[in-house]
Amino acid sequence: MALHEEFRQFEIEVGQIVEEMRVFTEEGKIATYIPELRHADPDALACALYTKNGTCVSFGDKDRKFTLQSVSKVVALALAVMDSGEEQVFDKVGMEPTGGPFYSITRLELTSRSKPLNPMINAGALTVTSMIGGRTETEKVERLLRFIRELTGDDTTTYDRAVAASELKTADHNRALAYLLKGEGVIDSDIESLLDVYTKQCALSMRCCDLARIGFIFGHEGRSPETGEQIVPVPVARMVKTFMVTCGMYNESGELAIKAGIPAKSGVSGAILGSVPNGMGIGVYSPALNEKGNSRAGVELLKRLSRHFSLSIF
Ligand SMILES: NC(=O)CC[C@H](N)C(=O)O
Repeated sequence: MALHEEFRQFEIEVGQIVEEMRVFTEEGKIATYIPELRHADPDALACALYTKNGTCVSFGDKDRKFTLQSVSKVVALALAVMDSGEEQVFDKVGMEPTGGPFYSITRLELTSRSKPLNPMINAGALTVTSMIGGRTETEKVERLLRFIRELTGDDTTTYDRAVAASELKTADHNRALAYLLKGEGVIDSDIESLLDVYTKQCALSMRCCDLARIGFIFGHEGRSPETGEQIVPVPVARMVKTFMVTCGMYNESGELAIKAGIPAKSGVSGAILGSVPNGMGIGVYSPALNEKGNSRAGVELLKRLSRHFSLSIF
């Protein structure tokens, strides 16, 4: 088969799988604790694959824009390590998975002696965001925007103001976590400014192809797919993928590692970032969530794609 025919066949197969997975959206529920997320379409499912030859193929509701929510935790982690150094970041945040939910306060007090268990849960992510470079919140947000634009390759990538404002207004649970961490000396920034940066980071908005490109970059040692320029240092890209495997899907990480074996990070918007080492970058969006807070159809889609194309890294 000629190469372009093979690619066409690949596109047909993925397109079919995506449509087959759409039924799972009926079993999920949209997150409503951030009021602005209520407007999402519960039936939506989009998937993009960024392939080796630098092209993005996308399927389903591929033009929908969505916010990253917790997917942004991998972006913030890479940036904080690049800006503040690995030693400083892991002096404050652990590297161990948690069996608990992403918003847990009890784990912080009981299991980890006030050191958040890992950067993929909210306590850890708030701490990590406090270590992004910049003297003021404006500088930190600008730093974040510069970095995300390098990752998406799109100068217009920005955060969704309505979602950021909606979360900031209702973020009392995260506020409580952040104050607790400040009381323990883990965070030393002003908490309101930190929440302002954190909610904008969570509200970074894009389409599934942009997300797939980010997955591709982390999968290819942090290099730009077009120029080969090092956007993320090699050890940082590797570390981020490892956290995605061990903690990226919260307390569903073990099951996804077994059933899909693809480094992945989810968010309550229904976004999932997948990063196959030396392989495809994957961007999925489907806002109906399962009880763990992961995209219901998105999780099924990752498992199915992995089985179909043998994508497991294990
Ligand atoms: N799991 C998530 O996506 C949570 C992100 C959300 N912005 C929060 O902090 O609650």
